[in-house]
Amino acid sequence: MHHHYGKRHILRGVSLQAEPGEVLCLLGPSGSGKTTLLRIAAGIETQTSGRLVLNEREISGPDLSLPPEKRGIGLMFQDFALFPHLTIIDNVRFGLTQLSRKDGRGEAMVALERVGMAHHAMSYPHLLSGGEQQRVALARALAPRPGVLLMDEPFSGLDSRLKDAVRIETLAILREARATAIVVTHDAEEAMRLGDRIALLRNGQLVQTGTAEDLYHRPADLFAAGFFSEINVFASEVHDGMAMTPLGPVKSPDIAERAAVSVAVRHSGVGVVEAGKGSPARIVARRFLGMEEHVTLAVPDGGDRVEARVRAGDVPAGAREVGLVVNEKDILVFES
Ligand SMILES: Nc1ncnc2c1ncn2[C@@H]1O[C@H](COP(=O)(O)OP(=O)(O)OP(=O)(O)O)[C@@H](O)[C@H]1O
Repeated sequence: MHHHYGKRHILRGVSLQAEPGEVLCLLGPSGSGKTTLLRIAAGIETQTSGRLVLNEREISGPDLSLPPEKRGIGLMFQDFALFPHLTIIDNVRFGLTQLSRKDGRGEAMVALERVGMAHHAMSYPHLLSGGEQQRVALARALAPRPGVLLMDEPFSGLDSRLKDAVRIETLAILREARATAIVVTHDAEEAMRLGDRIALLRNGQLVQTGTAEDLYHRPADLFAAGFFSEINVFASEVHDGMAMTPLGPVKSPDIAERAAVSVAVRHSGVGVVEAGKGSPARIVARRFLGMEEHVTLAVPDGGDRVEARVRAGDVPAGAREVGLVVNEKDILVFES
């Protein structure tokens, strides 16, 4: 699928499939095209070229494009906020116009009960907190029992504690409804918590699709590695199957001799030990983060700084000259 806005090529050859009942997260930085892809799936936008197929039936292509309401897809988009002048139950009933008034009310109440908001049925949106409004929006999207639900940053307005709770509830509801969900997020951790699979986008192109484990442990490139963990990056060259870095030599099998490489080392994979062990380094800054501590270190040769994330208390207060050790699992080598 391709999409242009004017002369700008926004989606470039994206090909993606959500399996029935799965939660697929579209992940990527701002401007990578996630929302555009979701709007095309919803039918709010029509792609420049390419086809959309739902349950083996084409819903959009060169010859036809079903409008959003004929696609049998539930939408939870930020710009589809609740109607302020309607009660909560009427907001949820909004997508149930095919049903009689009585049946519509019944279904709306079932949906509100599922998100724990039935007791607010006669209230109005402005009387609810942000998290409560979000749950009502979820009830409204789920009430027509869509087979597919498209959600754009559904938890972005919530503070972090509420976000966890609403996210867990949402996942439970999606599982119970056996709905297929495509969820847009720019937050890798959220994608890992929520998604059965993750599709990572950059500049309108699909970088990698897979489970959280695939993307974290086997990132396709340096960009994917940096999106899933905080990393140190060292430029190097391969000699005798090894790349030299400020943290010592790193095995670079399957990469051609003399090839330029980027060596990524996760901050969490760098251990700070007593001087004399590991490779020598000097602490230049440290920041206490509760359970963990972020330590910035200088290494003797070269201007590279090394960042480490260690368990708080592991590095004695006042330590200056130290040693660095690296966990091999946290080293990734990419051809530049
Ligand atoms: N209606 C439009 N007209 C022109 N350009 C647009 C339009 N909508 C989006 N764009 C551009 O398309 C690109 C992709 O936007 P999109 O909203 O899909 O990205 P995104 O990954 O969802 O970003 P964010 O996380 O910031 O919402 C951006 O560069 C944006 O400026």
